[in-house]
Amino acid sequence: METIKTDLLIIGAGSGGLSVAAGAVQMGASVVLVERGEMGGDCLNYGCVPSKALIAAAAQAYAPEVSGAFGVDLEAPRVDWPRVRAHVQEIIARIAPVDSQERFEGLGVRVIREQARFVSAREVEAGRHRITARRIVLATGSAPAVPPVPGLADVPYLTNETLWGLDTLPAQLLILGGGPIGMEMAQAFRRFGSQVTVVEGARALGREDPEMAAIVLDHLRSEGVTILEGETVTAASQKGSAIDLQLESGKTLTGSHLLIAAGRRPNTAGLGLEVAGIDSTKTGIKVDAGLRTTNRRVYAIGDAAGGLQFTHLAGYHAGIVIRSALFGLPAKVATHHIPRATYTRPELAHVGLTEVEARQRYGEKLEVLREALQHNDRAIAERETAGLAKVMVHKGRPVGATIVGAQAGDLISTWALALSAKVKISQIAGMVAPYPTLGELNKRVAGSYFTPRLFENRTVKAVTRTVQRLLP
Ligand SMILES: Cc1cc2nc3c(=O)[nH]c(=O)nc-3n(C[C@H](O)[C@H](O)[C@H](O)COP(=O)(O)OP(=O)(O)OC[C@H]3O[C@@H](n4cnc5c(N)ncnc54)[C@H](O)[C@@H]3O)c2cc1C
Ligand SMILES: NC(=O)c1ccc[n+]([C@@H]2O[C@H](COP(=O)([O-])OP(=O)(O)OC[C@H]3O[C@@H](n4cnc5c(N)ncnc54)[C@H](O)[C@@H]3O)[C@@H](O)[C@H]2O)c1
Repeated sequence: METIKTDLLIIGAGSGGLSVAAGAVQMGASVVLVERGEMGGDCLNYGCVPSKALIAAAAQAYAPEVSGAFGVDLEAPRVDWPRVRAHVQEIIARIAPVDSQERFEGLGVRVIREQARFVSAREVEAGRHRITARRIVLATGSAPAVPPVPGLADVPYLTNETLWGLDTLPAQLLILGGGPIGMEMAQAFRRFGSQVTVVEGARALGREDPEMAAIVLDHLRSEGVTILEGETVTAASQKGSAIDLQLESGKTLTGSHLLIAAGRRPNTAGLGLEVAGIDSTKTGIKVDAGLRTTNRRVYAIGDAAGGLQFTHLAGYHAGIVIRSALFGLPAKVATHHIPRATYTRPELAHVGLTEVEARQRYGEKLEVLREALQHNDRAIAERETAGLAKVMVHKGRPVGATIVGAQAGDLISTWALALSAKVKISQIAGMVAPYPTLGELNKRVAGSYFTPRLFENRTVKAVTRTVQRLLP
């Protein structure tokens, strides 16, 4: 057994753990990083990267559906699934060096490729290493949750961990769960030619503003995705190569493949949290506002910490932990400025309070600005006008924004900055955006705050007339 003493021990080399490791080692701390699986974690290997690469391939397959309107006729696509899979793997491989063991060792991090577990409050064992650290960061991520549906454990199902290795394109894909994973994959596989049915127990994209989610869901349905909402799966079974799902409503769905996209559970099993006095629940490791667990020397970040689950959130957590663990500075997590985006086409992006949340908080004093994408010249030229921006404003400052439309995930950054920097709506309205860009949507929706104040205001009109009379 090798004994190692270090300033910082990080468990998990995914989005969160790698960000802490890179920052801490470059600021002079001694860092040990333990990873039991692939460097890069879920995002690189089984999550964001493969899903976005697949969505990009699916957009190519969909091109003939829309190109005719531009006067360009494309032939019906022939989807060569093994090559689509190879494309996804190539994209992972192109990004992988940034997250690689070699890169981190080059930075000076000691990387150990083993499963880690606590043996005492300050010591962790990983393979033949026993590591004592001044501070420990748990960045162990999450895994797909499989709902307790009778028969489900006995049917061959896919998850985000196995989807990318599929031998053939599914003829009929059933998806259990209508969250971001379910809806992104539903559209991608439909565009490749699979018949796709999504079964959602509550509301699809249920975390999102219903009006905005409806724009996405209507579009997906128009592309041929079947989305069943408020439908509970009561049993699953296999008949030959087909999978049947029984629904509470009495319906039976049959598919060639089943993807489970029903939420996540934290990776805490086998970590020995109890030995270290670290409390956790079904949703994640308990942390305070500074991301400290019930063991003051141990932090938990990213998906393992049980809040929002995004790569950029794990990266933000990393910054908080570095501040606190390396410099002993006070650091608290805020979430009001953390954006999210679902990469369906159209995309759906959000930051801050939703309309409902903002109305609850500010009541009559809330103003909701709206601007439809159909008035944006670039969207018109690109024939992608399905979309809407909604901005919630209180006392002249934005408190939330939701955008549906092409590039919504990129457009939301303006509002993420506005919320984190407490920018006034007048500053966004005063920005000069290049014409013609989708980004003008942000300026226009902000400008609409002033429309009634300037253009429907008798005093302004009277002042204008007076000044005009007086001017030489
Ligand atoms: C299909 C899909 C698509 C997604 N798309 C997006 C997206 O577009 N944008 C976005 O922001 N987010 C997306 N996410 C979410 C994103 O992937 C996660 O929020 C992010 O990866 C969390 O980072 P993390 O560091 O907390 O965990 P992870 O990246 O999962 O890393 C945790 C690591 O810890 C390791 N580990 C666990 N236990 C141990 C142990 N005991 N010992 C040693 N190592 C251990 C694991 O092997 C893993 O490598 C997506 C997720 C999925 C599933
Ligand atoms: N674009 C992105 O940023 C992106 C993309 C994919 C995933 N993610 C992250 O990954 C996480 C997991 O995504 P997800 O879509 O698996 O989870 P989710 O929790 O967002 O959605 C799961 C859905 O499954 C439904 N469900 C659960 N059990 C069910 C059952 N028995 N029958 C029918 N429906 C059921 C839930 O009602 C919910 O709507 C998300 O929280 C998200 O943060 C992000």
